[in-house]
Amino acid sequence: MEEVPPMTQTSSCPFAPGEQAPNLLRHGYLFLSRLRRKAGISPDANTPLRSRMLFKPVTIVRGSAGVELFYDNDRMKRDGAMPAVIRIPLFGEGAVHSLDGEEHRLRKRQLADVAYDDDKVAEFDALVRREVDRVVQDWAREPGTVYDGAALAFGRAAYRWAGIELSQKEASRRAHQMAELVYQFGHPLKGHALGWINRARLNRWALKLIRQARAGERHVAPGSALEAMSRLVGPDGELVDASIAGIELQNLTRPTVAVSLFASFAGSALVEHPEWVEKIREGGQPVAFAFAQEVRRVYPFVPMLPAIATTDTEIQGCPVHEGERVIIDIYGTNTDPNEWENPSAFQPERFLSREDLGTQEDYERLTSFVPQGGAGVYTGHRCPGEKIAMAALTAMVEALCRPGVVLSTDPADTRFPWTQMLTRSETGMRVRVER
Ligand code: HEM
Repeated sequence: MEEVPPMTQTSSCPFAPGEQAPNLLRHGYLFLSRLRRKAGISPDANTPLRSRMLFKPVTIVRGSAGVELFYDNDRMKRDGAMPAVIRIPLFGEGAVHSLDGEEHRLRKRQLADVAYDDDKVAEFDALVRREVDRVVQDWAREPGTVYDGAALAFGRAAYRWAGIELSQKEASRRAHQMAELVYQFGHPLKGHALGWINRARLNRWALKLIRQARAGERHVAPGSALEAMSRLVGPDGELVDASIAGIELQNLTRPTVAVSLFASFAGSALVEHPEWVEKIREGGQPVAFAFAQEVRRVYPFVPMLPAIATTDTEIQGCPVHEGERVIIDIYGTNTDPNEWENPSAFQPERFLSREDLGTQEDYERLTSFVPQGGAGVYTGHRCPGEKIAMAALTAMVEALCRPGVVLSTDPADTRFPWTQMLTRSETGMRVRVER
């Protein structure tokens, strides 16, 4: 039996007793702030917190110092950190998310060379804008929801961008499956069952695409994600197993569909801060871009991420023992009162007034802005899809501000449960277009 270091309160480190997994399920996005309060930590302090999760000691960190520890490859690893019941349906078995060391660096470079490349992102931008236009035309014929429309538009653009040629009907079906996999996943039982079913279906589909690409039985656009993933190699220089290549192909497309959750939040933000509609019409893309960044900062999506300590270490006087989990509080870092003025207020102007912020890469240098992870894309686990996510979200924000687009102001469209992970409004934000 594994030896577990004693978990008692030390003078330097607040401690919350008891197994916390049930509380996480019960309180969702409110879990970490409640736990901190219970342990007597002031809301303004970034003090780390020790507790127990999944029957093991855990240290919960946040803020710049927390990000620094969490992304230190010499002290943290990912293998074994994320429970399999979440990891496998969400990312796929053998995915880049749980690799470490050289194997991770090599895999990540091959993924980021496609997703993080500015020319490739510009291609995606053109495709997603066309698909968003189509969805707006659909809403003129029949009212819909921002969530569903965005999932379709982003999914269709993602497949075309990745070099996966599909009929409109098939692209819509796959986008729906991917959206369901991500959103339903946080809903215990039914959502999880659906997640596993969709995961199995999508794995079979992606495996077939990779096999066809490798066998030359399918047209594969040069430079596309499909081409890059069909040629994905491991540390031995050999092609990786086709099923792993298929999983990574999904990891370059599925999360784009997930941006639809942020899109529905953007709809809520426009209803609650209607003065931004005019500002975005006047200022265009740069203003919509800042607005979209603020959506990523204050609306809840990824709540936290886990790693495992590979050595005994400490953070701000809190001991962290080798083999223990460390959790970075993503939402708490994005709204850290030490780094953000009026941290919970939705104020896109906070970004517009800064001269050091223009491109997505500028934003990725902000150590307390980690909606898609922190540190470096090539050196660590930071999401390589922020440029793509921002292209999709910005295009949708601009579209929602067009004359004639009417967002519902009903509370069922703007409110969402903070105790549910992942969350969005019950309706997904209803929208219609008046000509
Ligand atoms: C709503 C939009 C998105 C959110 C909230 C999101 C969030 C995240 C987060 C939190 C991580 C983990 C970071 C870490 O472990 O430190 C991650 C990793 C990843 N994301 Fe995203 N992401 C989004 C969109 C995208 C897009 C559009 C792509 C691809 C085009 C993408 C591809 C990936 C990949 C491949 C990884 C694994 C990176 C690694 O482990 O090295 N994501 N994402």
